Amino acid sequence: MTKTECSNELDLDSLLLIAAGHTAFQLLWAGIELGLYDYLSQNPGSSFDGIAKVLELQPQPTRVLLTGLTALRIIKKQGNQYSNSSIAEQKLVSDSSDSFALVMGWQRYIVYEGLLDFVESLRKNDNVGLRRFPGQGDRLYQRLVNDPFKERVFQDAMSSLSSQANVSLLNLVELENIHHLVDAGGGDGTNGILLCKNYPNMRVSVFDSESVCQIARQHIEEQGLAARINTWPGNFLSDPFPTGIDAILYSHILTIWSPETNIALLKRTYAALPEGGIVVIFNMMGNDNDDGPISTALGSPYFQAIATGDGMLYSWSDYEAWLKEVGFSSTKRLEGLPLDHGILIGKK
Ligand SMILES: Nc1ncnc2c1ncn2[C@@H]1O[C@H](CSCC[C@H]([NH3+])C(=O)O)[C@@H](O)[C@H]1O
Repeated sequence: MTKTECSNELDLDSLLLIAAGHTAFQLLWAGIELGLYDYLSQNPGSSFDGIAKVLELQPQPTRVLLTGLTALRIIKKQGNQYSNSSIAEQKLVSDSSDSFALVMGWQRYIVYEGLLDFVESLRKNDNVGLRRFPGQGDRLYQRLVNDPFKERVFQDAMSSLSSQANVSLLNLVELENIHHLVDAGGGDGTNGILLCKNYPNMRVSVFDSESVCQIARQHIEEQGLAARINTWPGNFLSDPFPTGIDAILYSHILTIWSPETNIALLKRTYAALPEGGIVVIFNMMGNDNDDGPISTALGSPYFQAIATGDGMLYSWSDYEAWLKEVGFSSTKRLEGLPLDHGILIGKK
């Protein structure tokens, strides 16, 4: 065994942390929901009694919470004073610019419960965890329509995830001369709004379900961009794309479906674009040799067990192979974006 392989060996503490990952997550989440990190951000060095009072918890539950979070190193205890760790300050305080708090809401209200059915989902090759979301349809997105709270949690999380990496969409020469871009599965309009603000010649159509388009329209109007961004309610797997377009963006979309569905969708994409038109794929990218990164490896079970039962966080080379198969003449990778994101551009 080489030295590098040795240092990659899992140690007992890491194994224990994984084994009690559900408990570690609930401790982390409790700190968000109870407002602990926000409070410690404003009041570093708080006392035990002060925290218990603000969180409205009895002493023993306060002790369980603070001991757990201290042992996890999410907060720090110095003498009898508690403060956020620097990573908690950056990622768990709700108004920090790159806070994970909203993404953790998605973990709490959507992923956590559905993953109880993970093993059965693997065995059946299906999203068995969807049974925990009432309603019709075999995809999570259809069921969220029945639950405005969870639909909002989901959209807020996606918007927050996009916002942490989408600045990289702002320096693409390929987008400079685009006149009409379709943001397929554009969600609440976060990416469309950012793109329009940055590329003055661009118009955007947000192509999503009617209920999500309603959320997008509200954001677009708030930003005063209704003249340049419209919504195109429908199903991009079967309904036509708008005409006169020259780019289609898939942001956090091609992870949802099976390779077969993605290839069929990319064929429709190719047909909808003019010669010279581009497709832009933006999401977390798995390593080509299926050994990580940890973010994609931990993201895939959600697609298998909950969202659709046939998606995952694919590798760069998967997307490249599909683009080639459907006829895109060239592809370009932009690697190294925040949160293991990448951008892949295919040109017709
Ligand atoms: N078949 C479909 N047709 C239209 N929209 C869809 C379809 N399947 C999933 N979606 C939408 O795809 C989005 C996935 S979440 C990604 C949102 C956004 N692009 C972002 O990156 O922040 C959700 O808003 C779903 O409603």
